[in-house]
Amino acid sequence: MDRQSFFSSIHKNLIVSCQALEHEPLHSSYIMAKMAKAAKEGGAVAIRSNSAVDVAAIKEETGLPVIGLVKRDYPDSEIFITATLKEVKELLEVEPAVIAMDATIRKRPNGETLKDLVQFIHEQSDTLVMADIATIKDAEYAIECGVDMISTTLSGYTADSPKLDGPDFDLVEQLCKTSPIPIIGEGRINTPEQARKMLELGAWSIVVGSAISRPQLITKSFAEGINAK
Ligand SMILES: CC(=O)N[C@H](C=O)[C@@H](O)[C@H](O)[C@H](O)COP(=O)(O)O
Repeated sequence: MDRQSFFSSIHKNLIVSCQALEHEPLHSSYIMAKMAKAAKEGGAVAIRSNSAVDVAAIKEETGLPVIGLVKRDYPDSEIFITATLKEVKELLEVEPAVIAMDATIRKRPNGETLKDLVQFIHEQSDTLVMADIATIKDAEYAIECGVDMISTTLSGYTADSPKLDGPDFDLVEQLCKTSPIPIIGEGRINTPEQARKMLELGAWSIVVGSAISRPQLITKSFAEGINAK
């Protein structure tokens, strides 16, 4: 899928994140592919997913564009979403439409740099780069490094971003006023109303994850909700 088709297909539409890590009950490429199929039936136009095997399974099952990432911990860095060239190469093998990667200003493992990784992806493939950021400063840095779109994935998960219960609407609003590239609203979007507000603030598209694809968290919200005063 070329750049223009991808951006027009996701414009003001819903992307669903279908991820289950090893410690989660639904960890399985088969299950994530079925989850993605369900998301497609419900109206998702693209899927965000973790690991090359899940990306391949979801592409095969749904035919939708997939935003792939690899979560892996490194001892010398806080960065864990597509941190190094190793994860980039794993993903390129399965040809995702987009690779999502941590694009915060934090130090990467092995002294690698965002700019080099973005350049490698663009030189080797037609795959686009989604920059997962937490602050305006991160977004400015990511744009300098040549990324194709910005997502607010990491707001609330880094030392220098606010810890909010809900989505970071202010960050999206500010980014949309100045960014030359599309802004994707992502992180703790838990209701259709919050999703619509993101789009009204100028987000090009939105990613919803846990509220759709993590049933253990959905169940918890009900279990806790019925006992709340
Ligand atoms: C911080 C981090 O690791 N976020 C991950 C990024 O890929 C996913 O676990 C989230 O589910 C995704 O960002 C969607 O967000 P939410 O599940 O809140 O709708």
